[in-house]
Order: sequence, then structure tokens, then C-alpha cells
Amino acid sequence: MTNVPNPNVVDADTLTGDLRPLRRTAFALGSNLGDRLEFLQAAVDTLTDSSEIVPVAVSPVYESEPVGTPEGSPRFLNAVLVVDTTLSPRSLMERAQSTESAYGRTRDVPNGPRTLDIDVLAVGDVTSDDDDLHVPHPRLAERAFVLVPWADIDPDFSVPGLGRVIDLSSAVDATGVRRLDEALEIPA
Ligand SMILES: Nc1ncnc2c1ncn2[C@@H]1O[C@H](COP(=O)(O)OP(=O)(O)OP(=O)(O)O)[C@@H](O)[C@H]1O
Ligand SMILES: Nc1nc2c(c(=O)[nH]1)N=C(CO)CN2
Repeated sequence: MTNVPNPNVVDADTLTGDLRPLRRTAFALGSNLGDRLEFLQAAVDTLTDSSEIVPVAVSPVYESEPVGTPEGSPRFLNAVLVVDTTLSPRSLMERAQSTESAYGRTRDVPNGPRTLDIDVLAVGDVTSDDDDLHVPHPRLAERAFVLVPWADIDPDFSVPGLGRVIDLSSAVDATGVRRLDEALEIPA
């Protein structure tokens, strides 16, 4: 049987202007290679350099030991960027991946050190179970390095199927997730 598009399913990217819903969206930013703070700032600048992505807040920066990475991997800096956007989860992931590539992210060693890692955490109340796109991000509820910064800036956001960010954050062990004095900026 051929694959006939379902006329009742609207791809948000094909809609224009006011027809597209504006969705509260969060990106997780991470770096454990090179000038980590500079790479996180580059991610904020690049992701928000679009009329379709309106920055809402960027979290403080946290440092933590790497979780689930090869022995001897360097420590991570992590932050969360919250935006409002009309773009679909897939467009957002494509922007995240092109931004990672622009700042030297390679994928040669599984879970190896990376200049920049950007995950799409959640896009409003949308869910996706495609093989290459899981939204909300399937590992977010176990990651203190994601939930602690996210709770700083959007505690009441309700993650589909999981509940409020602040409640998820309170439920994880945040030992070793250390807030730094250095701050990221949202471009003017
Ligand atoms: N919500 C999502 N955000 C970003 N990538 C996703 C998402 N869902 C699925 N992926 C897929 O995950 C693949 C691997 O991404 P990546 O190499 O950045 O993983 P990772 O950061 O090492 O691990 P993790 O996903 O546990 O943070 C990507 O090619 C992408 O297709
Ligand atoms: N502390 C910390 N550990 C990790 C991180 C990360 O961003 N921070 N990202 C991973 C894969 O994306 C695996 N482990």
C-alpha cells in the first residue's frame, strides 16, 4: 500500500503566521571539550538567531562529573535554554544538530567528549516517538544536570507524561551538580 498523507495531520512547518501554535520549548546545552563556556554561549546565540525562536530565559551554568561516559572523560558544563517557538520538534532538532556541527561536534567515539551537545528536551505538549526523534527527551527525568538548571528558569512547565519540572528536579540526586558564577547571556 502506498503512503497516503493523512489530511487531518498538519505539519506545523507548512502553516504560516498566526496559524502556527507558539510552544514553550527547552533545549539542554552541554560541553566537555575546549572552551566549554564559550561553546554554551555560542549555542544560545545561534539557536536564538531566528525570528521563529523567541528566547525566554537561559539558566545559570552548572558543572558536573560526566554520567555514562568513557573512563577519564572531562567534566561537563551544562545549562538550559527556554524559548517560545512556532517550529516543529523536527525543525528544532535539525537546528540543534547544525549548531552542534558548526561548533566542531564530532561523533567518532560513542559518548566521547564533545564541544557542544544540544538536546531538545520538550516542545510544549507535543510528543514524538520517531526512531530518530524522541520528545520529551527520554532520559531527562534521570538527569540532575538538566533538571536543576531547568527548574531555575521554568519550574512550573509541565513535561508531557512526566509532570512539573520542579517536581522532577526535587526527585533526583543533585549531589555534585555545582552552580558556577559565570553566566550566559541572551543576545539583545
Ligand atoms: N529530543 C532529542 N534531542 C536531540 N536528539 C535526539 C532527540 N531524540 C532523538 N534524538 C536523536 O539522538 C541521536 C543521538 O544524539 P547525540 O549523539 O547528541 O546523543 P547523546 O547526546 O550522546 O546522548 P543523549 O541523547 O543521551 O543525550 C541524534 O542523532 C538524534 O536523531
Ligand atoms: N554531567 C553530564 N553528563 C553527561 C552529559 C552532560 O551533558 N552532562 N551528557 C551526556 C550525553 O549527552 C552523557 N553524560
